[in-house]
Amino acid sequence: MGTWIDISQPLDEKVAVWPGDTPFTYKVNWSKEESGSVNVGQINMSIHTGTHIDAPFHFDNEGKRVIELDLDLYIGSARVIYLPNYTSIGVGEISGIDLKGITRLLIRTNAWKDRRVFPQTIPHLQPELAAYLSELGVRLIGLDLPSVDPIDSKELSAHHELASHGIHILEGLVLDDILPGDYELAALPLPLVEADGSPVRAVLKKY
Ligand SMILES: Nc1ccccc1C(=O)C[C@H](N)C(=O)O
Ligand SMILES: [Zn+2]
Ligand SMILES: [Zn+2]
Repeated sequence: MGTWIDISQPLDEKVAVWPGDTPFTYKVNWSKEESGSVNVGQINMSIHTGTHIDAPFHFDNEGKRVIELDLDLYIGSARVIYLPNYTSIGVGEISGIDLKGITRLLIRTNAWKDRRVFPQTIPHLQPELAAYLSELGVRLIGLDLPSVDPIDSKELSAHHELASHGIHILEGLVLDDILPGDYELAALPLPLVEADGSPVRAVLKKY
């Protein structure tokens, strides 16, 4: 086994934010000079910034909140596949790849070139991929993109189809240097009781 590779976006003011959503800020809210002992920081951000997971509550009022999600989704073996140059990814694009026994699937598209700028268009997942992947046993799908649906989508068909097939979503990965293959993944959400998603520190280790 190799060493852990960070596949998360750094969180600072330069991180790209969904258009119109809350900018990322960090500040020392109580300085060492003021408190007499410690610097105490404060962050303000949209949950859907950088590398994060979506809880079903993000797109379904009745859906699970972060605290209810199964931790096994976010730790364990994962297969990375490379699918560059597609405008959308469906069964046709993926069916040539052997995914037998895969629980966690990470798709490197390389389509989000400059991560400091929010992309105007991205390759999206075709909703019918959800049934196909769940049949294979996939329970987590991760991408190097800010969404699994088109940026301007209001229906969020891929989000809904994935959720209804028991597949959870990990977005905003950094897979630039990751070769296709099998890895150990850890991308745990924070124990946010009510939240619709969570930032994660996503890491991979080559088997
Ligand atoms: N942050 C937002 C602000 C406004 C509207 C949508 C969003 C999203 O993040 C939705 C997206 N489909 C997502 O992948 O989670
Ligand atoms: Zn999201
Ligand atoms: Zn999403």
